[in-house]
Amino acid sequence: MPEPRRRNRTPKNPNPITRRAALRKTNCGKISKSRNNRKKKSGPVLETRSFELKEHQVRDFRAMDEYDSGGRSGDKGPVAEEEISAPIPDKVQVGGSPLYKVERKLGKGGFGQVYVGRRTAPGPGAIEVALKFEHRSSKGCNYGPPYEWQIYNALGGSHGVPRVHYKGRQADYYIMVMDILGPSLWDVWNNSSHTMSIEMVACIAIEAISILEKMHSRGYVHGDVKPENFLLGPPGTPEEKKLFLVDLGLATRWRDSSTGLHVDYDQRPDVFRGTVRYASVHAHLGRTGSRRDDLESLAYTLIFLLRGRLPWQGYQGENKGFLVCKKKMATSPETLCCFCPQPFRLFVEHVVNLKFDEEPNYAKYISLFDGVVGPNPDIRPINTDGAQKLICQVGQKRGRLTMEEEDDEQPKKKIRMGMPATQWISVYNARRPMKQRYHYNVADVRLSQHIEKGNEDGLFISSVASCSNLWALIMDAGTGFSSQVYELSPFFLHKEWIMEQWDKNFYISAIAGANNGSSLVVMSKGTSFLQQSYKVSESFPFKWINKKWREGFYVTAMATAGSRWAIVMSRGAGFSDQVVELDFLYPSEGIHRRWDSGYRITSTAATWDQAALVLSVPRRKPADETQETLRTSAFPSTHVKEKWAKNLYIASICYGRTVS
Ligand SMILES: Nc1ncnc2c1ncn2[C@@H]1O[C@H](COP(=O)(O)OP(=O)(O)OP(=O)(O)O)[C@@H](O)[C@H]1O
Repeated sequence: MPEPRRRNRTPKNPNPITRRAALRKTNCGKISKSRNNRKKKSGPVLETRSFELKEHQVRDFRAMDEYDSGGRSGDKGPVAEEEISAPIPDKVQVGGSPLYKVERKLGKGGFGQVYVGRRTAPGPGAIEVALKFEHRSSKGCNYGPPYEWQIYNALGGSHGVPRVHYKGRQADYYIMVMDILGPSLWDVWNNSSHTMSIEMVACIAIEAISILEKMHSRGYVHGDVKPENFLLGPPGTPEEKKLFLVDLGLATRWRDSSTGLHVDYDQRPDVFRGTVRYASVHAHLGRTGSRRDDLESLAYTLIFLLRGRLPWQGYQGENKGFLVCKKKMATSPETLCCFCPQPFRLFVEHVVNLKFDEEPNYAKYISLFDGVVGPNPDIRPINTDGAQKLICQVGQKRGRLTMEEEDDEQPKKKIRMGMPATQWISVYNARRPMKQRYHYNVADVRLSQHIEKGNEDGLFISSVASCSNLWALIMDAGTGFSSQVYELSPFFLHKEWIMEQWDKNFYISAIAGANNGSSLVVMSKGTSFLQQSYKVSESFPFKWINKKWREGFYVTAMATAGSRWAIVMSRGAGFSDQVVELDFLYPSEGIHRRWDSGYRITSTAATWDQAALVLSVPRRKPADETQETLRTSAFPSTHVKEKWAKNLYIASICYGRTVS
């Protein structure tokens, strides 16, 4: 069966670009410059950035339950979907079109049904067309014309996109009259014993890259590249070897139409649009779609056609998306392409390492397949005219026809190695000189003596973490707390004790969880918090965080125990905005982009699989905005001392998934 996909064509705001554009206009933050971003070979990984202020951001609402110092909030059930039972009409005439008789069904997707339409009377234009019907109350319409229509208006008829001749509403259906095409690549693969020749797939690669280049050059990303959405021309016609890309219902703009600038980066881990099997890792993680995502999905499409299977097929159940994404991250390009010719591996390697706003080198990707396809384009199994044209254009533009000089490029840092690693992630903020102390490898029984000694010296606990069931403890003189209590408990988390302390006006100021399920919770007086809520969850609870943001809470502490997460959110946290970066490796690129937009890291936590960093905009701008992060395999004891010498103090620390 073809892979189903999940999407929402009629979100509250159907055009994500409009929302992003609006957001950009409200952001008053200045963009600060990167001061440092280097990776030492054997030493720690250091990243640093100055920080400036940014305004508030609008978010969606989703409900779940939680423990709250000031009460509970209710759940909202899902909205029931309407049954669609209206019959497809026998005849169609829309938007000034001739009258078409509706004949056999060509296909059906999650949103539309496609039929052959035959012109009933002689006249100009095509005799046979494809009619795409979408019921007015379907998910794609929301009682207005399908979002896809707008995209066909912009892209219809451009290279590799079928032309739309007419469109309009007839009774309960929105109907699009378009070029009729032939079988999809999925049909071809399915009808040829689930195999495809290397030359055929290489030709598909070449032509598909040129189709995506054209679509991207017009400012759009497709958003759902997969074998089912590539169609060949109608059999027996001159176009039967020509490739088309259909289904533009998930297309978005990567380039703002008014400013011409790349759309802003964002990550909303609860938003998934696309098809699980072929989606890019970034799409799984809810990152704003950009050109790299189409190319990553194309890479998976090609490997599927070639090998007949992708390593992440077969997962089922509620956390299928999580497991598939984890497997994608853990599969190196070598493993994915182990039975494929080298050009396919190189293509995968290139595209999975693209940055959010990086311009893909389409011509170079096409040239990778030169050696696999026959030299004579006329006898290739797929028409590669579009790719030939692109190569010529690029060659002329650069005053040369070969791409060889490109090989002089600096080798790119490969981030998707498929090699998991766990490390300490420590975050340092510039502060006025103060006393800070750290303890690590602290066994349960020795915890109290360190804390008592620290308290005697006028220090309170500011951060806690755990590695191999041993605690790390940061104490300092600059917390502003007036008193503090803590509990080491075998539970993650110990609800009754926390509620007791809430009653005494203590608020959670730091938490850590150990792999054995125990937790260390620190609660303090003298915080700015007005109300607090926490949630323990089997997966990162972004939906809950999102809901609490809407209620004025911000994440103020996070921890993990094994694969479980605990998130603490507080009212009165002193932030004006907050975002989350979640990844299966240390989300370096996301953090840099957030730093550039004025956020700084305020909480960290990581499981064996994922690292989460919460970044916030403080209401009061600190005097020195420098923030640095370190990733080290051992506790960063010597590094901390070096930081102190520069008046940089640990603000947050955790141990878990990064990448070596
Ligand atoms: N122009 C066309 N000519 C011939 N067949 C077509 C054409 N457009 C679509 N089809 C067939 O109809 C199927 C459904 O079309 P399409 O993917 O556009 O619908 P959808 O409801 O948007 O699908 P999805 O569930 O993937 O969003 C396609 O997979 C294809 O087999």
